[in-house]
Amino acid sequence: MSVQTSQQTVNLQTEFKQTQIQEVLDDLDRELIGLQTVKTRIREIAALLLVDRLRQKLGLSSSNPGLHMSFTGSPGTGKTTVARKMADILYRLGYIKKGHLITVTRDDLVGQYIGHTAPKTKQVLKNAMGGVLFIDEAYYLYRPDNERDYGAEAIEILLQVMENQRDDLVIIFAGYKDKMDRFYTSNPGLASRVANHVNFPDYTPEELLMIGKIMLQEQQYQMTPEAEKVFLQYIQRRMEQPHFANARSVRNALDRARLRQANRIFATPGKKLTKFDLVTIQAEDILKSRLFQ
Ligand SMILES: Nc1ncnc2c1ncn2[C@@H]1O[C@H](COP(=O)(O)OP(=O)(O)OP(=O)(O)O)[C@@H](O)[C@H]1O
Repeated sequence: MSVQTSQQTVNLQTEFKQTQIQEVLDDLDRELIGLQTVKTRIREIAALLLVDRLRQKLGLSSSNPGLHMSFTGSPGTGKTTVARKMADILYRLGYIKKGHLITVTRDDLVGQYIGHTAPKTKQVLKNAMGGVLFIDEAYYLYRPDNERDYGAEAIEILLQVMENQRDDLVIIFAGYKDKMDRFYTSNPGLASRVANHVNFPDYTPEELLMIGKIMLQEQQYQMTPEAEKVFLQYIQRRMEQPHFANARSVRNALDRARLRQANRIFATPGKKLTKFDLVTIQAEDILKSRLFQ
């Protein structure tokens, strides 16, 4: 069938609506602060996959777009959250049958003794079938300093599954950008099967404050304007500390602030409490953090 002579048409808009991809993309836009470049990349990947589906419907050759992906960025930059949305998109487009996400690290795939790795990796792959397997800090699978490392065995098995287009499984490799780049350089076979690269930038302190405010809103809490100012300072100080994990550190800090708020309320038993008292985080709840001592 030649494209020019074909009378058959597909309506892109109708098809797009039917897959309800827009819903997922809108959720992504609404729920996640910042991440403009990530959102654009996800939209582009979704468009490519949709067009491929339409080509197949019209009997055109499918370019068999590679589905496996790489999500790079620091901890807590939203990689897992976006991966979950990606799983949903792949499911709605019919690339995977179940659409669930399984998150693993090296320890879930690699055994400590000879003969343990293959069954472990295969079990994980079995659980992930029909969905997305998210391998966090994927570079730890490869330990060039250790010749007898079983990680290589896990990589071999993953490669076999990735090569087999019929397998109903998409793998996302995730981790710090520089370490992932080195991992791909050392594993060219694997790198050539990862078609889509998405980089997650670190958040600015202002974005992290916004993320924090949304997290509190979801839990029916709020900060006073003074508390917001202090929390921004907290974020700036926390960013300089070891093990800073972007939005995850914000979530943890707010958990502790809520704890201090509860203690503060508890410490004044005689006082009549209003709704405002119960939902409000005051500056002092944040200033009690060790970062201000
Ligand atoms: N842009 C954002 N807006 C709102 N919440 C966010 C945003 N990014 C991350 N979060 C929240 O921060 C937390 C950590 O995000 P997530 O687990 O997706 O990060 P990650 O990059 O996968 O981190 P890790 O690889 O360390 O697990 C989640 O609770 C998520 O909802």
